[in-house]
Amino acid sequence: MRVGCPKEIKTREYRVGLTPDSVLELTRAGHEVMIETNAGTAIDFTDDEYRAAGASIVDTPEEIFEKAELIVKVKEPQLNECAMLSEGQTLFTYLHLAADKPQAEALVKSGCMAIAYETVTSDQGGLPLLKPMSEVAGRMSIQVGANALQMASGGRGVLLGGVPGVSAANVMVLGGGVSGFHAAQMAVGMHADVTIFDRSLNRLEELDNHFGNRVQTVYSTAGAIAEAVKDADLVIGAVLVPGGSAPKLITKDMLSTMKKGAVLVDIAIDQGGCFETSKATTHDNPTYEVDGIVHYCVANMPGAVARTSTFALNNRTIPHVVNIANMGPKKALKADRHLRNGLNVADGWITHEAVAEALGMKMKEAESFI
Ligand SMILES: NC(=O)C1=CN([C@@H]2O[C@H](COP(=O)(O)OP(=O)(O)OC[C@H]3O[C@@H](n4cnc5c(N)ncnc54)[C@H](O)[C@@H]3O)[C@@H](O)[C@H]2O)C=CC1
Ligand SMILES: CC(=O)C(=O)O
Ligand SMILES: [Mg+2]
Repeated sequence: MRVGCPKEIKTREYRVGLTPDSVLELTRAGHEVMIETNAGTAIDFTDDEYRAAGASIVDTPEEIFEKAELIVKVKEPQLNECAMLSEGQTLFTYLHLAADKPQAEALVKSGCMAIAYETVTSDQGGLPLLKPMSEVAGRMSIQVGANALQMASGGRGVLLGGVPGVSAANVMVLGGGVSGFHAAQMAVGMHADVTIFDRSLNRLEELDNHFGNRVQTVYSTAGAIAEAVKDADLVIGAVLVPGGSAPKLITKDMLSTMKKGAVLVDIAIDQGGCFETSKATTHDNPTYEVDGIVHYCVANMPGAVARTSTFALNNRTIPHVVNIANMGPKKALKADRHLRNGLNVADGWITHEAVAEALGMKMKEAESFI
């Protein structure tokens, strides 16, 4: 199969859909791979490395969209990219269609098959192709939080681990799922005092078994959070109610009860944020202050560590990419119901129930296209 990977064009998006190692997996299986020139240059994947893995380097995205049967990307296609897609092509990338009707309509119009990373499932539960980015964001949340606690960032001048003779910082993690778990791991590693709040007692039990006495676990109620936030130096917002907007766990009124210069990091900002005073920020200007409390609310945290994120994403996506290339998209979708859950658009129709519902668009079952 002819597989193509264009350079990402979203602002400050430096990740790339295929690493040179992923290209090698495909070329060894007998597939032809086209990479747009400089697709990975920003994260030190040179065109020569891609050539060495067997790819051909092409000058323009137009050439890839014209010739490739399978297009592998990271971010949702921008409207000019949607316009280049056509019937008979398969797109494999993050789509996040529920919040983006113009893109959904453009993909429907193109006639392509679009498989969304974020709705592919697994036997183990959860969303395996979304997971690596939650891992990255969770781990990053502690380093950006530590930085925001420094004086120059407007923070209260507290070192997460303290030093012998001086107490460690008090870190609250709201939500102990994928990103919350990874945040707690980093905070524990830096010797902070860590408390994880969750509404799932099963999850709290797992966390308690894993961390032992290195973290406290607390059942998440409004009262417990209001009390604990008074002592917090750093609060990580890592909750998710699947399909819904994030619950506002820290209200504006509560900020006045907090210590001046404490820091809130809202990972859940892509679902609307879990602090009432959160508004999405960018890597160029990541923090702002409300009532003396520093807020960090970057909606695409993994983009800051694009090299790590690209490897983490490819580790999860490449088995599917190779299967789609080996079997053809229809057979691959037929053989794997988890990949089939990823199908969002086919042949001019929305094929995912939740997406259709969120957009108020008509749908046809994925099964009818394979
Ligand atoms: N800002 C960014 O760059 C990124 C943001 N995210 C976002 O981070 C959020 C979290 O994602 P994951 O960790 O993968 O989710 P997850 O589903 O693994 O974990 C969420 C946890 O929140 C818990 N929860 C739900 N309601 C709660 C409440 N009221 N109080 C306490 N806990 C509660 C759930 O029981 C669950 O354990 C999502 O919105 C995701 O889209 C993910 C990656 C990057
Ligand atoms: C999950 C997602 O959309 C991202 O990492 O950009
Ligand atoms: Mg190099």
